[in-house]
Amino acid sequence: MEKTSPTIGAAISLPVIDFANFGDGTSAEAREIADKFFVACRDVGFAYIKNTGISQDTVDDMFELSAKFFNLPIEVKQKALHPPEGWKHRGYSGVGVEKVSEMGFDTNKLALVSEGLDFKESFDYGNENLARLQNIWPPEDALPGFRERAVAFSNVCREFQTSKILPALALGIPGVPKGFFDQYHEQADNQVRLLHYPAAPAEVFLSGERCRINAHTDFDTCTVLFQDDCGGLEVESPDEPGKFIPVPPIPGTVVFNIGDFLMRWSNDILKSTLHRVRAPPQKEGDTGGMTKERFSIPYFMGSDQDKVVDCLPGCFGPDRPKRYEPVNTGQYMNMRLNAAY
Ligand SMILES: O=C(O)CCC(=O)C(=O)O
Ligand SMILES: [Fe+2]
Repeated sequence: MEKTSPTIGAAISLPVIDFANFGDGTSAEAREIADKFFVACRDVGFAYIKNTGISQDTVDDMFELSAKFFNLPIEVKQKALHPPEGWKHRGYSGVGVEKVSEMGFDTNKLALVSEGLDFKESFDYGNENLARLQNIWPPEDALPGFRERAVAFSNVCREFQTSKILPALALGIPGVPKGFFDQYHEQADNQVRLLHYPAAPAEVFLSGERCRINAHTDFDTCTVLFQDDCGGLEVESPDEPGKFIPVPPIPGTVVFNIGDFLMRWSNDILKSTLHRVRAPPQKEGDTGGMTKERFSIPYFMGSDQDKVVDCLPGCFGPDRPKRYEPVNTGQYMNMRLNAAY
């Protein structure tokens, strides 16, 4: 497997999968890429992907837009407030809303942040044409063009999902027919999440008591994550449970990971790996002060909610009986989302 060892703090080694020659997924080179991708998904559950086909300008533009949104006054952001029900995963959530209670977006209130709270604010949106869930946008005049540009970005991600991610997964997992995942992801039930981790006193994170986002696994089929240059993302080591390794930003790549849904679907052959965001690595001699703010944009890919999935072909047999009952996607996802709010 191709590996890289970018070092910030501790040395790390996550697979890097290069999709440059994936083409339409039919060549021998595409098969080789898919094989490497499968090994990464099985052994680590995480990989960097390069040559996604998504231009740096597109990504930069979306980060700029995200910063503009989070810069809006809190009263304006609250006009697009996330509903109280966890499954209605749309709109703005202020610092500390996810998991526990509502708190103001104010670093001075840090003392009130209880154990377990994530120090982040977020804005979630998805496919504009999804009947079951409407997007919740701020008023157009608060940030002209926000909706249009955000939707364009999610379309670019969707194209990456359908042209590369889903075909490569099907091609790579032994026993899964070509194009198998397409029929389960027809409705583009995906979610873009704009995340902002405000600047905060470093000691809050350095002690290890507080996280920007606590250790968790994602619920979905799989996720692609765009991160800015701040750093702080960490993934549990496949070799040493409990040990987290840094996943620093590498220009020109996205971070890919398997979600719980696909882990279950694959009879636990693919791994949904714990990850978290802590303070960015400190520079030598740095004694604290404020940590830099962080922006990131995960794109969560969900399968169609009205479909029932049984264990993937090729992922069970006499040596590996099915571990799970067939499950309705919608029921599974709502159960997980409701538990998070
Ligand atoms: O901000 C990040 O880099 C990670 C975000 C994440 O893991 C999530 O929202 O599920
Ligand atoms: Fe995550």
